[in-house]
Amino acid sequence: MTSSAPLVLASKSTSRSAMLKGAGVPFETVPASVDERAIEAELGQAPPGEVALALAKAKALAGARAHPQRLVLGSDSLVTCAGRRFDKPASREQAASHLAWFSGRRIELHSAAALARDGVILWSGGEVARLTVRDLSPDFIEAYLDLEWPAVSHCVGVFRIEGPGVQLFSHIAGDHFTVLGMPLLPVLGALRSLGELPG
Ligand SMILES: Nc1nc2c(ncn2[C@H]2C[C@H](O)[C@@H](COP(=O)(O)OP(=O)(O)OP(=O)(O)O)O2)c(=O)[nH]1
Repeated sequence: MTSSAPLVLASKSTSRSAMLKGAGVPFETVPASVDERAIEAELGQAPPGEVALALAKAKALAGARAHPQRLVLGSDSLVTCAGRRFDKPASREQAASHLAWFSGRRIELHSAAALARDGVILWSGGEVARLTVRDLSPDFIEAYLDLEWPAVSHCVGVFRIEGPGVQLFSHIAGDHFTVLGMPLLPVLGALRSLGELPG
């Protein structure tokens, strides 16, 4: 028995709304405002998967507070590479420095999600994808950003895998949706188990 009101997606991410739309999940988008940097600071050196999960839960709970009795989905993605953690780039220069750091290394993209209703986390989960970055010359990075800035200012990892971002990699291990920014398959499984989607 599904609830009458559709799922609330507490995210401004066009990638996440596109995933749910493509999957045929009825939802409405109401971005949640949480202080991600403050939560990250509180968590200090916690493992990256735990940080992404905590942020996803915080977004879901914030959305649930604003929408009583509604099922709310929050999600978060972050990148780690060679011991450093990366959020979305704040400038083209920062994007170039992220890419220079990623060059010739493997990045881990942690994507997490959580479902909440009336202050209770009903489900949460996360996945990691591992992407091997080619050696990127400074000229390539500038030409790539000529193409993809500012579009990739919304993307952790400074790439859209469905676009020219795929040129950055020599190998990708992990689920496509995890790379796009949300572990969609476990989210769909949770929605089914909560009776929000037909089994
Ligand atoms: N289109 C696209 N977006 C990507 C890709 N990889 C990562 N992203 C996006 C998904 C998320 O929007 C963003 C990760 O940043 P956050 O988890 O902080 O989410 P964002 O601030 O976008 O929205 P939210 O906090 O949920 O309101 O990166 C990709 O390959 N393609």
